[in-house]
Amino acid sequence: MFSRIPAWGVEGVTTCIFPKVVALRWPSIVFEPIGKAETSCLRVKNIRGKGKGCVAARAVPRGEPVARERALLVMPRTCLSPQQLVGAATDTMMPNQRAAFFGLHNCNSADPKDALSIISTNSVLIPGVPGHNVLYSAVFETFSRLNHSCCPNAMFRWDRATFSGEIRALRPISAGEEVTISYFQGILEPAAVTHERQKFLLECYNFKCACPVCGRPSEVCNRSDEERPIISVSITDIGKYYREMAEDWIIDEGNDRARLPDYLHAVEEALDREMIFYPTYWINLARAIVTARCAIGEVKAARKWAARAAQHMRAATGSDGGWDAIAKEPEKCEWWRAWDRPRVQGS
Ligand SMILES: C[S@@+](CC[C@H](N)C(=O)[O-])C[C@H]1O[C@@H](n2cnc3c(N)ncnc32)[C@H](O)[C@@H]1O
Repeated sequence: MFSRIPAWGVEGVTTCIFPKVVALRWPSIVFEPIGKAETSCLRVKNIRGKGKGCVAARAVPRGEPVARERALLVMPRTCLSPQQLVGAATDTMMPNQRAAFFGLHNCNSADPKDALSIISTNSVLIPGVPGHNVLYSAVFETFSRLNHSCCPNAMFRWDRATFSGEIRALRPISAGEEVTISYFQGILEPAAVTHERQKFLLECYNFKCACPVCGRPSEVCNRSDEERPIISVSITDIGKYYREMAEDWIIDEGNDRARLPDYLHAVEEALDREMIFYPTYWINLARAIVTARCAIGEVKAARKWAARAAQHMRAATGSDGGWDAIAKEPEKCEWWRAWDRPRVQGS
């Protein structure tokens, strides 16, 4: 049931709990090195009102890695007899890793040896391991010191190729700035309203959030709570129906050129106002803006937004998703000058 994999030596090892059938396959799996020294710029320090936290040692542009790290422990999110399994797994850890694990914050229990409670306070979700596609939890020495914000400047992603975690910037981060992530990870949506966010954080992490979104005056929070559900629906629709939106806008003679770009700009302002940096939302928006700007032949704006889409894509997935090529030559996009086409054909 336990494996310490692989023997990375200087890069650290991860104690894993997974079924025997998975463990047997693992010696044949090769993981890439993580190059930790190159990229890690997180420094753990005390943060007022939050216990420990992490700050960036240097500036990091949007989409770029802030740090990579091997987990101390990786285990299925649900399993039978977790207490025994975790107890035995922590016994097999190397002494420095065991000390790091038991030194982590515990928001649910006063017992410093309560490993399950340490895991529930400090784990992030990862999407399974090779050969076992169920949700797993991972606990880290440094990443588990990252505090929450409802408008986080960074995001956790699991990198299957290196079997390690990665933190990427969701917006430009300055040197010395606290690096924050969202604890909602698939449980609450990024545009969740104030009472939902606060209830979750209090129940699961035992703190009252005072981040820049939650800490606004109550009348601003009330307005925000009315706006957030609308933003959520708009941005999901834009992601799903941007083609239909663009086609209707082009075909309908009653529309003017600015109609779709203006609507998308209003959604952009709403996301900025609400400080929602969630990359999927921005990828949806950027894709629609590139489509609209290409349709009216605005090369500069199309380039800018394709480059922006590439940054958000990198934050979410680690690669540009083909957006860098579009940023270079938006004229090759299928929508290029589509606005003029029906009129030329019809004349
Ligand atoms: C995963 S740990 C983060 C690191 C922790 N601050 C430490 O000292 O190790 C989660 C705990 O950090 C604290 N925390 C996280 N985000 C916070 C925030 N925005 N404000 C206050 N406390 C926060 C809460 O006590 C929470 O239970």
